[in-house]
Amino acid sequence: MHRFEMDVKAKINLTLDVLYKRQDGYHEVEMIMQTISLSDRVSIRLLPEKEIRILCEAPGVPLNEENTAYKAAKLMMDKFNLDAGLEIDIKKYIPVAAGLAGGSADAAAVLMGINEIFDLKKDLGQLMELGKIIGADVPFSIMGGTAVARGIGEKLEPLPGLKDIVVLLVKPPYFVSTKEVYSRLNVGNIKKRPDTMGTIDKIKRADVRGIAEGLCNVLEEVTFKMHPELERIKEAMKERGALGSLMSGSGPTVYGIFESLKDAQKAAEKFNGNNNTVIITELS
Ligand SMILES: C[C@@](CO)(OP(=O)(O)O)[C@H](O)COP(=O)(O)OP(=O)(O)OC[C@H]1O[C@@H](n2ccc(N)nc2=O)[C@H](O)[C@@H]1O
Ligand SMILES: Nc1ncnc2c1ncn2[C@@H]1O[C@H](COP(=O)(O)OP(=O)(O)O)[C@@H](O)[C@H]1O
Repeated sequence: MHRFEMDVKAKINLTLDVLYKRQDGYHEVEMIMQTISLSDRVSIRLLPEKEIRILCEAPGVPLNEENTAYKAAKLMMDKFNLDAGLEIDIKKYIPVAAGLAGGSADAAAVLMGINEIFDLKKDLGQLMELGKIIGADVPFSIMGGTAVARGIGEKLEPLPGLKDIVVLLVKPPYFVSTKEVYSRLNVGNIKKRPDTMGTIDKIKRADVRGIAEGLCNVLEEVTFKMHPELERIKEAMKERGALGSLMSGSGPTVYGIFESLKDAQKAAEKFNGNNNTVIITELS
């Protein structure tokens, strides 16, 4: 096989709790992750000369060794002594630095793609182990679906999948650095934590209203302080009929869960303008 192409999904966090700061500087988390239909398209083709070439037109995405797709390719080539050149073309639809794990998704696609192109026969568990070296969210991007993530985000326990539930995403026109948000969090002074076990129970019962009511992310108080209008977006989602609303990951994307596509479309009108990126998608 000389070419590989895949659509790789973004995620949202249904809950996000931070338990403590670890010796290595990372934070021990407990969060419920969920893939959504919104995807990047990643294409890989072989080149005659040994090099890694990244093509991507989206602003804010590095084209050098800082790109998560580059890191994934380099890791695979070094680990499995692959003597080849690769061109990786990333069509970005997932907003960048948005709390939706777009960079992790691209890395996941490259790990899976190189596994296919070179017929390495590594299973998903082995690819997830490698993914962790690139970033905390990469193992989940490989696995997808609905899952509880612990450790730094890499210890995953799958849950029954939630599907076809409509989600409205609103991303204001600025980037948020995950590293900065974690570094500003005071773990000893978190005001409201999610009921993770309660939400797991509701997921097992497919209780969408209960899940929407239990949405909670401890990083909101950090990012909301940096960008107070995010809290207003969250409130406006609920006023506009969302069953529940939350910031995803470290932000700044705020999402709402809606009962129907029509409800989401009606609410979306409110957020157009202000240079917001507004996307209707679904749990997947
Ligand atoms: C907050 C979350 C929630 O899903 O998502 P995003 O907002 O990035 O989408 C994740 O925990 C982000 O995962 P990811 O973005 O893959 O993190 P990494 O690249 O590994 O780490 C970026 C930086 O965040 C901090 N970090 C990350 C994960 C973690 N459990 N503790 C941390 O303290 C570290 O300072 C690290 O240097
Ligand atoms: N393939 C990629 N896609 C998006 N961002 C990337 C990629 N590679 C590296 N980056 C860098 O990673 C940062 C975080 O991006 P992203 O993964 O989209 O957000 P988040 O960590 O909030 O989920 C960006 O600011 C960008 O500089």
